[in-house]
Amino acid sequence: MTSVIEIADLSKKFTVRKEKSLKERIVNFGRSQLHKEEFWALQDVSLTIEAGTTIGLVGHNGSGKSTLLKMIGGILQPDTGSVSLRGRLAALLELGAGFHPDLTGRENVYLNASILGISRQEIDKYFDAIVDFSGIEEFIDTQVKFYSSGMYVRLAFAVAIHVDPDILLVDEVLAVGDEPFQRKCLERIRQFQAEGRTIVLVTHGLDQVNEFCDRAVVLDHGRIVSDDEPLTALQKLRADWEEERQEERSRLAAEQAEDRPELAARFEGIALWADSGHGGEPELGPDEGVEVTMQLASPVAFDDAVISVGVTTPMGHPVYSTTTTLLGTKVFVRRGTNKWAIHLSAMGLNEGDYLVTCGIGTADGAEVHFVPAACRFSVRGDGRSLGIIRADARWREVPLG
Ligand SMILES: Nc1ncnc2c1ncn2[C@@H]1O[C@H](COP(=O)(O)OP(=O)(O)OP(=O)(O)O)[C@@H](O)[C@H]1O
Repeated sequence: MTSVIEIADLSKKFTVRKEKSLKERIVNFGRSQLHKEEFWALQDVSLTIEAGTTIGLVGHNGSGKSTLLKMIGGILQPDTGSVSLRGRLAALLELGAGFHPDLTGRENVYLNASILGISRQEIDKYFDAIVDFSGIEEFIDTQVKFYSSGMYVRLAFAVAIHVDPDILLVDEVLAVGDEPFQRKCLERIRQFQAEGRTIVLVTHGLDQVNEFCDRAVVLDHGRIVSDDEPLTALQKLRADWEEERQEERSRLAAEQAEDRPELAARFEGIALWADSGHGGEPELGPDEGVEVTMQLASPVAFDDAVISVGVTTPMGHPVYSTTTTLLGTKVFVRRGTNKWAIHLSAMGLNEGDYLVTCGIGTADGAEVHFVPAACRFSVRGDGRSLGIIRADARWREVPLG
């Protein structure tokens, strides 16, 4: 495969001005109250993107996704490293980038296209289609500074897809459009993929990445921490986020330890056994159930515990859940080690991989410990259907009359 984007050892440094501390102000008496601080928004990023692939850039707020996209788009220059591109590029970056606020929509379409190296005659040919796709004909002769953010994105997207780009860069902006427009854009992105164009997408919509991308690149503090097929990369990202959430919970529990020592209880072992007797990550037959065993260590005894058990897809979408409250069971937690088991009979799941979640909380709603991917199992299928649940489908022709 030929690569269309080659990023080598790319780094970008920003200088931010910060308020000085009181001590610094006294020492620097009379001078500015601000001091400059440099920080690296991107560090040593290397990435090769092949022609015809769709890449999702994901990660925390501030992890460097937009900075990387802007550097691919040539809007920001690197401090070290390089970006090289093959082919015509169209970019939909953050709101405000790309259009001149004092010009009308019409003037901006021509300006934008000419920046991309497209002749006036060519744009004349596409102009009606651009306006038509954007759906903002009424406002095409209004200055874009009076546009709503959705109108702005509609026009920008319409231009980007009509200039025949080989590479399309899309920042989170699509989320600003209303649902019908988002759907229209996603359809167009699908068409672009079918035509073998390359797309780099920055988004917080992890489902979108899983659905549309061939590859997901996870950034953290300006560095690539994962670059894999979407499901694997996103599972790792979710697991990292969950770990951070648990650390935060443990910190809070430690703070509240004196008043609520039960919040420090932790699951120490959760295991899954198929009815066939297989443990680990078993493959279940269509009519097979599972038993989940869980061990909990608690520093104190408490009697108002609620335990939840759920099944999710690998992307975390719930397909089943129950709690001891729903089951009409009271859970008493002993000081020290506790062990329980729950049996789930055949769940009617279709072929695929599934995760088991386990959680414990108190009756007043406080979360004690939640494990999002406590165990895994897969279900064997017969290849006769898609989706999460299984149905016994029979086809017949209905006689007329
Ligand atoms: N022009 C700039 N001057 C100073 N700092 C900047 C500038 N642009 C971005 N940054 C900083 O660089 C870091 C990375 O920003 P970036 O916008 O690339 O993150 P992001 O991953 O796209 O975040 P989000 O998900 O919130 O959009 C942030 O800490 C941000 O504050």
